[in-house]
Amino acid sequence: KDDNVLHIAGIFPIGGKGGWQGGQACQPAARLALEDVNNRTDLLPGFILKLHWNDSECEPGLGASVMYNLLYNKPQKLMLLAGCSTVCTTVAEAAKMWNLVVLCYGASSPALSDRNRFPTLFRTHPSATVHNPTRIKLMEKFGWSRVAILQQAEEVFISTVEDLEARCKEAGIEIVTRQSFLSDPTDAVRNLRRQDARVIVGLFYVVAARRVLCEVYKHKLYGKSYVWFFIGWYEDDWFEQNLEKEKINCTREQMRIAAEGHLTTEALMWNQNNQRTLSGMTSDDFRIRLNEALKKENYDIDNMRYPEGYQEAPLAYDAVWAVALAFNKTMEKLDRVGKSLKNFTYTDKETADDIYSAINSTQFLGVSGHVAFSSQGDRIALTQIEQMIDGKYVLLGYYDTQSDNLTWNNKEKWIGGKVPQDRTIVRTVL
Ligand SMILES: CC1(C)CO[C@@H](CC(=O)O)CN1
Repeated sequence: KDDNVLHIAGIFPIGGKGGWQGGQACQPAARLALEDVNNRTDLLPGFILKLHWNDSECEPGLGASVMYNLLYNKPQKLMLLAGCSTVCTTVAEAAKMWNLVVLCYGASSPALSDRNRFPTLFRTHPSATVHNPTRIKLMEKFGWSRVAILQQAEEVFISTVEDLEARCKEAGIEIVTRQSFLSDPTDAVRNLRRQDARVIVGLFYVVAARRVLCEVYKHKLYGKSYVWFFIGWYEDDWFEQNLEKEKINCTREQMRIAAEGHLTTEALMWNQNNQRTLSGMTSDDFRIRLNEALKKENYDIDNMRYPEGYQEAPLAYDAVWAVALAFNKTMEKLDRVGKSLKNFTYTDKETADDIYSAINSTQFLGVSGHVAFSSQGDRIALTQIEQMIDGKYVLLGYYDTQSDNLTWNNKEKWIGGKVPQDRTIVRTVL
């Protein structure tokens, strides 16, 4: 019987080549969450949540046609889950025409923080700008007020740098140069040396990062007088991978030398303490259940053969919980006026507003940490800071932007035995 089912639509990037195929782990994670919320008698009593989904291959065009088919085929859907920045941009821009809330579990583009373009968008995946307050905090901690920026010319990094520049200005940190490149960083890296850049924030995808690192080695922009900020969500041994395949003309040893000492920032996606979350699981419990689910999909987890999106899986799991909690709140409200979500149609703006305000005020401890949304629908998240020490990433601490609280382990190690300077110190002996 269908009259006790609440239907939601999901778009997951699974196949294809370009972008991020994170649906491979995020769809199984969403399925686990559906199982869990439907087993809760205190959530949506008398109803079950059902997910109808398809693969976008992280292609906005395919994502749009998948959305169209999900919305125009019965049964009526109540909201949309989506991944990939490009697909979320397309889907969230259109969803307002159907009065649908869109919850993105895998979209980092800062452009999505825009209530004018995306009035019904929420994200459990933080914007890439979440790194910036952490970068500023570290610059202030180590006394760096003269920095450089090296970025790949991709939309996500362009808008992240704009946010970083604004925050540097606010903090009185001078940006001596901002170099960007499409795919070959040679000239950009050379220009960094010309400008005597010492503290450099690098924003690029991992393939470009390897090319940058080899150029850094060749131009000697590494060692005790330099500090690099890299993105923290590359694989742990990213600087040693695919060197032949990508024609990187540096040896592993040279890459290790150039990489030694760099700092990384990344959004925290797995809750760190061993607290029980709303689901009753700790994030370690969730990891065990996710691994079991992925083994059933023939991923060789025991040999560390993880699907793409494993890191973001808690974001998809928590997105379904956020929907269930918001629907639960909405159902109670509608019940008081004799209405139900079952009667929702794409022209029912009133109920859509109820769902919107319910999700807007939803907060809970999820497996990805505290889940809460800003007024732009952005995920509020902690960031994690690491440093490459002797070829391995060492956890240096966490930063909570909301409370401006830096938890620091005092594990940092500088090649010259002291904090590198942000400029050449000219000492005049009088
Ligand atoms: C941290 C990362 C890899 C950033 O890109 C996200 C995908 C996207 O923004 O399209 C997924 N998570």
